[in-house]
Amino acid sequence: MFEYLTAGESHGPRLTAIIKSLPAGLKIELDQINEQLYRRQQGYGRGGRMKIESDKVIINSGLRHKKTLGSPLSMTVENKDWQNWLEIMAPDKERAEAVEALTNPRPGHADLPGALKYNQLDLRNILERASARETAARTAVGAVARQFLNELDINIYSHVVQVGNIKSKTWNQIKADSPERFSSEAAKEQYFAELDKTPLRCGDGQKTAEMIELIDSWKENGDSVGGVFEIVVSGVPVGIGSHVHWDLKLESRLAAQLMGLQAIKGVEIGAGFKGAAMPGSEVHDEIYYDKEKGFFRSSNQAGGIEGGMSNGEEIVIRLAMKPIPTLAKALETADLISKEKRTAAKERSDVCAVPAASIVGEAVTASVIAQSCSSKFGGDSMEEIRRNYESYLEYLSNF
Ligand SMILES: Cc1cc2nc3c(=O)[nH]c(=O)nc-3n(C[C@H](O)[C@H](O)[C@H](O)COP(=O)(O)O)c2cc1C
Ligand SMILES: C=C(O[C@@H]1CC(C(=O)O)=C[C@@H](OP(=O)(O)O)[C@H]1O)C(=O)O
Repeated sequence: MFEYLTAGESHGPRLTAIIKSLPAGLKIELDQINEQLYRRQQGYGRGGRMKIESDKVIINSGLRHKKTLGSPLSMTVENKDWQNWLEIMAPDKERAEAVEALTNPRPGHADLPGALKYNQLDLRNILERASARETAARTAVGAVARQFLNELDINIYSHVVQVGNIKSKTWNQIKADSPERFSSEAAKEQYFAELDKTPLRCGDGQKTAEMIELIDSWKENGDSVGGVFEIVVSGVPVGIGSHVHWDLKLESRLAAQLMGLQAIKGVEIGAGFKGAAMPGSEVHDEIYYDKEKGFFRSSNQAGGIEGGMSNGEEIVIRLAMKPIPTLAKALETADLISKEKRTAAKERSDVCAVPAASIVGEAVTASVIAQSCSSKFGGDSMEEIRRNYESYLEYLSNF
């Protein structure tokens, strides 16, 4: 369940997402999908396209009276920009004389490998689908998964912890500063909700000012900016995912699907690369037992996953986003046809999209956790899943 497909080109008529199967009886609020689509469009450093689009979901199948039917849920998001690309992107007309081919591939984009692989002489035939416009469809899918996870009291948050070379505190560091502050879910929810009102989704005002300065000055030089964001999943019960096969491991599923997000070049779970330099005694989270809480840890270097399974602590994932490939100060390239030296294509572009990527990261994470939860709790209807979920929690509390 929660397996899905997306389709659509960046400047075509619309994006489509189909979630192949869902439990029946899951309540879906369209407003909540639209809220996630809105969040994805925000953030300092985005380009002109976001002024054109105002993404809204249309449900085409699988939902009746706000409840899923268990049948494929099909959704579309219109590309408003399509109206400006009718000739260039026409699906049903021969190519017009006026439609010029793009032949100067951008280093860092899909242009060149895609053109060679698919035997294309116009880079647009590659970049249209490679474009991160597609992430609007994945955000809609994730917004459905999130509504399912909310039924199981699972929440997904994110924040930006690095823009260019400016770093702010990670979630573990923020919590270590004031351990009592985030003891309730409501406090976490409020902290992360406030970030949506900030320009870069970073909780440190001083660092945000420095990050904005960096984006402005790199932009002025015709350059682009990458960064790092963190995803925090709370409320996942112990035992989601499995150690028995590599492809069932929760971290392998998260890493694969999150690396499938445009421009993501690194993924860490918990202490990640830092942990490699530390002694085991400082990395592994000691195990305690309390009658109320059951088994628990006083630290979370594992990032909530051991042996491919959730261990009941928060799941903490960090993702590195490379700088945007389209540069105003275009890099050198070689023409696809003449093979002569050229400068790379300069399409209108984002300069920094780390905050937007963090929202898509939440959505992709929601889909993965929903896939793994529905396989753990089974069932064709929400009632059945809820029964299985509650009886599992009861079993754990009596263990
Ligand atoms: C939210 C988001 C917005 C992006 N915006 C742009 C953009 O405006 N211009 C650009 O060249 N690349 C942009 N990218 C990155 C490219 O889509 C990506 O680098 C390209 O598809 C090549 O794939 P790869 O980086 O995963 O190898 C964006 C990525 C994301 C996640
Ligand atoms: C459209 C979106 O992102 C786009 C991702 C993108 C790329 O090459 O990945 C290039 C830009 O598209 P355009 O060339 O139309 O300005 C971004 O705006 C979006 O996020 O909705």
